[in-house]
Formats: sequence, structure tokens, C-alpha cells
Amino acid sequence: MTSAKRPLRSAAYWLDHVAVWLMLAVAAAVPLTYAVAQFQYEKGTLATTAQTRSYLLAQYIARNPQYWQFEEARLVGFVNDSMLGAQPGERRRVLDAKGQVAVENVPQAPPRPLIEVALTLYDAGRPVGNLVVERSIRPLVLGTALVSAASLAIALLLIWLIKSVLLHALRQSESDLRFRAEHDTLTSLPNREHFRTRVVAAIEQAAQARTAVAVLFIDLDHFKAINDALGHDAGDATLCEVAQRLRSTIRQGDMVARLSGDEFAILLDVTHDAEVAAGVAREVASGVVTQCGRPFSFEGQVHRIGASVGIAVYPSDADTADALLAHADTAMLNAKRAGRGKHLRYAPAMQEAQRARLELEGDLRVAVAEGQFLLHYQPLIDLASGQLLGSEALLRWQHPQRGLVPPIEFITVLEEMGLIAEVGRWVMQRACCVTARWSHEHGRALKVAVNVSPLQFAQGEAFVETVRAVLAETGLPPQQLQLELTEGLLMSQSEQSLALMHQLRALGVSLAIDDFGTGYSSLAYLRSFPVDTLKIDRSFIRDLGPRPEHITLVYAIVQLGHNLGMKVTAEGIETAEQRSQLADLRCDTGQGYFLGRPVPEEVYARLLASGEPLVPAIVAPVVVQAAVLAAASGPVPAAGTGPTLSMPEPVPV
Ligand SMILES: Nc1nc2c(ncn2[C@@H]2O[C@@H]3COP(=O)(O)O[C@H]4[C@@H](O)[C@H](n5cnc6c(=O)[nH]c(N)nc65)O[C@@H]4COP(=O)(O)O[C@H]3[C@H]2O)c(=O)[nH]1
Repeated sequence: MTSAKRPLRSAAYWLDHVAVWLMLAVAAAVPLTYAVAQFQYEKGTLATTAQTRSYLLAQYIARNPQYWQFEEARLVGFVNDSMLGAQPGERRRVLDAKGQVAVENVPQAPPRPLIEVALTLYDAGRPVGNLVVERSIRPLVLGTALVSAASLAIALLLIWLIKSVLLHALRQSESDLRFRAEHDTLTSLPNREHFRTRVVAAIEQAAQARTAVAVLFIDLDHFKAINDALGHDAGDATLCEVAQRLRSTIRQGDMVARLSGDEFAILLDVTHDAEVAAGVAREVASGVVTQCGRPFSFEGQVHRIGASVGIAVYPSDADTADALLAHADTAMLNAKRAGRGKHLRYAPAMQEAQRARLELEGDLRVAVAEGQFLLHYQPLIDLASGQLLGSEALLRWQHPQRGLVPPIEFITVLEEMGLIAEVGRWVMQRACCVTARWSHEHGRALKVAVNVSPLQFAQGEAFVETVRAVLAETGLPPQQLQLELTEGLLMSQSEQSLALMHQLRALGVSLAIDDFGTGYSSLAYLRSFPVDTLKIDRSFIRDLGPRPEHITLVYAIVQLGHNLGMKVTAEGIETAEQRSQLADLRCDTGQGYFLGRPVPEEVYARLLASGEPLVPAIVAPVVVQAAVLAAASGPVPAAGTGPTLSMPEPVPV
């Protein structure tokens, strides 16, 4: 029981038991007190009456001793009613010395029960008789009965009130508290603790019934970007919508929970063996991936996230609730690393990958703290003239044991650890700083391209401020800095991305779309983005020779870029032939091992200092494989007059 519930429990116990008995005790005490007080009162007034009467009688006897002493019979005549006085419900009698009634105000005794007071009458100090006053206390008994009934009725009413109203309210708030302790306040889904309890129970049942339990661990992809770019309201709304969509993927009896932040889980109780359960889990996971991949909209803005799902099944993958959850988590992380938007079932080998990952994360934290990163610079060449225009700064990690680690092995990890913005700022700062120095030393406006992670871009205004600050700190003219954005940013088609691009352009920096052609860009949207350069992905360049249709594709991209007023850069040029082909296709600039590998800062500085062209200028352009182009896309274009591209509504490039 949580500590919050304890005071309520004791209050409920108090109300339920102590208060009820207290009410009953009060109900009994009130008539009792009434009866005692009334009785004392009656007795008191009776005693007063008797004393008053006996005083009067004593005076009378003193004044008329003859009547009393000698003729008792006469007493009747003289000690009359007025002497005894009249009081309804009361009998007053004078008894003589023999105890015989000498005189009485009424002949019948008042109704029982009675109380009486007897006083001795004296004549000159000698007892001559008794005065007995009797009074009925029937009205007192009736009154007490009435008071008892009334106080019992009031007590019962109060008990009913306590039980039905207060206790109900208390129990209600207790169940509210319990709900809050077991559920997530934002989505109202069960929380991690509640989910775990259900998994424990499900495993116990499955162990007895020899059935299976499947757990799906769900982590949203790119959720942080939504939070950073559109704000927490958009993030919250997205989480609620995800909760709704997840609910729609499960059957009654299954459970969906929010474990934390953007982590959810599903429990499937399957009345079959583990393999059937795994099959069901895969189906549900596939539904989850589809549901989370559908666009979300917030205040008219459409955005996309996704989900990576890990599956673990009892009894084949784990035999305790904690292990099952941990293994589903491990499987989810593997799904994420395998490219997100996927679901994977746990396999023992994943454990080793998990260990390696944790080690990598630890090492990266040290790397960030100790500044183990450095930059390599890859020359950017004008394809026709062979002139060196600048470079692309590429991140490297100088690991103390592993040596130089390429970015592909750690960029995503930095992103997932939330460290990419810090490292990205350092990259930009360093690249701009050395490029400003080289430009100054060689009297040339050298360009430098820096890769920008979508998570840096998702910082919104803060990212623009970072760029502004870096330019100010390093003194690099903004025109010399090119920011390379991923194609995914175009795919998100967000108003926010567009506004941010305009802000960056307003600073004077140029924007390039990196690895163009690998995603599914909407060409219609490409038109509206303020992009300066398209960088054709190296997969198209690699296959220029062996796959003639790639010539057509590359040509189409070059034309598309030019028609939209952009420059086109080819990546991954590895041969002289590729360089010539690209120059012939009117591609503006290029990078690649043939033109220059990424090299350390000092090597690049020497390259600049030598002033030697990296590749000779193309004197006579190689004729593009005319027959291939003709076969693939109609007649060979004359220089600068390629076919114009129409821009269909979104198509994969
Ligand atoms: N096979 C082949 N490869 C060539 C050739 N010419 C260049 N490359 C490689 O292609 C990659 C080009 O960078 P990218 O497309 O921006 O792709 C980059 C970029 O997406 C990312 N990256 C690198 N540095 C940074 C950084 O500072 N920040 C961020 N966010 N990402 C970075 O890591 C990716 C890989 O970088 P690298 O390993 O340095 O790999 C570089 C480069 O070494 C060639 O002729 N043939």
C-alpha cells in the first residue's frame, strides 16, 4: 500500500467502526442522562412539596393541639384538602401514629411507577404521624422513551450519513488515489508498476495453464524532435493520440501501458504455446508500427513519428516478469538500431549487442567530456575546372583503445543519448574556425559544409542562435558555411522546418540536402524549400557505369536542381570516368575518393598550402554514353537543354 493511501484507510476504518459505535453510545447516553436528570428533578420538587406541606401541618398542629391529641377523627375536618394542597398526578396523605390514613387529598394512588417522600409530623417534639407524598413518574418514563427513540433515530441517521455519504466519498477518493497511483496522468494508461504487476500475474497463470505471455516494448521514433520543435503541448497531444491508437490495436483482456516518456508496452495473454504467442505478438507489433507511422496533426500542423517494437515471450524468452520486460526492451533497442519503424523478437545474441551498446555509451560520455573528437575534411571540387572550392567537415572519434572511429558507428548513439547538439555545435565551431583561418591565410573564400542532425534542427530557434553565435565567434562569413540537412526534413513537410530554413538562409548561410535520392522526397514540396544545393547520394554515382539507367536518374536530378535554381553536388566520385560523366551531365560540384579523401586538419592545410589542383580541369568533356541515355530517356540532350521534369505529387525519387 502506498503511503498516500494509508491515512485514507485509517480514516475509513475510524468512520466505519469507531464512529458507528460512538454514535450508538451517544444515542444510549442521551435518554439515560435525560431520565436521570428528570428523575432528580422530580424527586427534588417532591421533597420540596413534602417539606412545605409538613411545615404547614406542623404549624396547624401547634396552633390546634386539642384536635390532634384527643380527637383524631376531628382531624379530618380540620386538616382539609387545602392544607395538603392539590397537585395533579400526586397523592398526599397524612398517616396517624398507628399508620392509618388520617386524611388524603385524593383516594386513588396515581398511576405507577411512583416515587414517594415521607416526612414525620411532630407535635411539641413528639412524633404524631407521617406525611407521605407520592407522585407518578409515568410521564418521565414516557418522555425517556421518546427521547431514546429520537436520539436513536438521529444516531441511525448519522450512521447512515457516515456510511453512505462520507464513507462513499472516502472510498471514492481512495479508488481515485489508487487509480492515480497505478495510471499515467497524461494518457490514463496503466503505468510501469501496474503493468509489471499484471505481467507477474499473467506469468503465474500461464505457468499453471501451460500457456504463453507476450510483452511488446514500444519506443516512439523521433518523438523528441516533436517536443523540441513543436513544444510540449504538441508532444503531449501526440502521446495521447499514440495511447488511443495503441488501444485500438489490442483485444479485450490485453493491456497497454505507458512505461515512461515515449515508452509504451503491451501485454498479450495468449492461451497457446510460445510460438503461437510470438506470431500473435508480431501481428500486433506490425499494427503498432503502422498505427504510429500514420501522420499526426497538432493545431493544423502535420508531423510524423514512428515506433520501434521489441517482443519477448514467456516461457521461451524469459521466465520472470522483469526478465521478460528487459528482453523486450533489448529487442526494441535492436529494432531501433536496425533502422526504426520495425519490430523484432528477442534473441539471446541481442544481449551481447546490448552490453556493447552500454559500453559505447559510456565511452561516448567520456569522449564528450574529454574532447576526443576531431574533424577530417574532404575536398569539394568544381567538377569542370577541378578547382578546390572548400571542404566537408566529417566527424571522427579518436578512441583511446579502438583508434579512429567513423561517425556511422556513433552518430545515431549520440542522437539517442541526447548529446548530438553539444557535439554538433563543436563540429560547427571547429569547422568554421579553421576555415576562417585558412580563408584568411590563402586569401580565398573557402566553403565548408557541416552535417546537421535532424535533432539539432529540431531545436528550432535555439539552433538558429547556435549558428549565429558560431559565425560571430569564428568570424567566418555566413556565405562560406553550408549546412547539410537530411532528406527526412523535406519528408516531414512541416511549416516549422520551412520557417527555420528561411531563418537560417536569412543569416546568409546556404543549405544543402544531403544524400538526395535515398528518401521519398515530395518533389512538389522540394520546390517550396529554400535549398541551395542538392547532394546526389553516392549510390547513384557508384552505379553510373554498370547501371545506365542511373545516368538518366542523375541527369534528371541535375536538371531538377537547376530548374529549381539549385546547385548540384555529386557524392562518392571514385573514378575519373565518373567525374567526367558528371561534368558532362552538368553536375556542378563533386566529392569523392577520386577527388580527395577526407583527411585530418593538418593534411588538408598542407593541401591548401601546396596550391596544387587536386584533379586537372576537363579540357574536352567526355561524351555521355549517348546510346544509353537515348535508350533510357529519349534523345541525348544538348548541353544545357535536358528534358524538363514535371513534378508529380509526391513520388519516390
Ligand atoms: N565509399 C565512398 N565513400 C565516400 C567517398 N567520398 C566520401 N565518402 C564518405 O561518404 C560520407 C559522406 O558524408 P555524408 O554523406 O554527409 O555522411 C556522413 C554524415 O551523414 C555523418 N556525419 C559525419 N560527420 C558528421 C557530423 O559532424 N554531424 C552529423 N550529424 N553527421 C555527421 O556520417 C556519415 C558518414 O560519414 P563518413 O564515414 O565520414 O563518410 C563520409 C565520407 O568519408 C567515396 O568516394 N566513396
